Amino acid sequence: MADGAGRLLGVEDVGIRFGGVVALGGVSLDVRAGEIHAVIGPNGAGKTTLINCISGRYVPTSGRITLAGEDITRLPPPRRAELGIARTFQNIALFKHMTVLDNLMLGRHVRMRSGLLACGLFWGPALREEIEHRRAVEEIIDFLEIAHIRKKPVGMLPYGLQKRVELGRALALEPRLLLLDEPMAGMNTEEKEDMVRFILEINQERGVTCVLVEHDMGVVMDISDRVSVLDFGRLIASGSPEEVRRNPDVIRAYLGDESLAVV
Ligand SMILES: Nc1ncnc2c1ncn2[C@@H]1O[C@H](COP(=O)(O)OP(=O)(O)OP(=O)(O)O)[C@@H](O)[C@H]1O
Repeated sequence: MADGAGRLLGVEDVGIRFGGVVALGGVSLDVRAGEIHAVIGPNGAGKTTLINCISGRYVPTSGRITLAGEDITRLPPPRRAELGIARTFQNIALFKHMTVLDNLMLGRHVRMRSGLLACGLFWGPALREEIEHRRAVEEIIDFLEIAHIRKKPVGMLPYGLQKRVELGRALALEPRLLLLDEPMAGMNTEEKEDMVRFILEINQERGVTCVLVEHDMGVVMDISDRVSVLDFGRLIASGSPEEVRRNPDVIRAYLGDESLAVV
């Protein structure tokens, strides 16, 4: 669902500072329902801070954030998760000693009526609910092609697979808005190709709107519907990948940065 203008997420003049550092200085952008919207920019531009403001980890000092027209600026992260906002982290955030399956079940807790404890104890209606949630999680495991590692502790898995499990944990929430913070970071070419395929399927077949923060410009230009560019906490460009690639301000911001040269 979106607001009247087809907008799922609205970021309106959002600002946040840390001491003397202006991490975001009045950023506005729209994410339309159904799109993959990339947020790019040089290191320290404010991309992760923006994701943190959308997910509720940070509350901006000024401005407003809306989801399908509803003001969520001051809602705590669990409430935003209930509304369908899920995220992955730049540095993987999973319970490393727990299995893949259990991490995904935890990712589902906001969808559980009986609560994790009751589900685990198999009490009456909670049993039915437990079965339903397990089925949903198993479907995600199959989709992400991680059935062979479902009983493995996450900490034992190679980095690329841990990133995939983290994506699974976010999917378990059944999001309508998925915030992906550098999902390709540290991956080899084959792992990146898999991740791209999964993101495209999540977007196109599951209808999940995605905000993608990513340094791999080849991937960004290939899969994004629209791109917003941050530099020193300010939005300097927004448009189709082609428009952004040719924008003089973007070229200037990336001057000397190899990442845009590959595009
Ligand atoms: N919790 C915090 N405390 C203090 N400063 C912070 C905090 N979070 C972010 N910053 C600062 O805000 C600015 C933007 O950081 P942010 O991590 O959002 O950039 P980024 O675009 O995601 O960078 P990168 O591409 O390197 O991950 C930086 O100067 C950073 O040091």
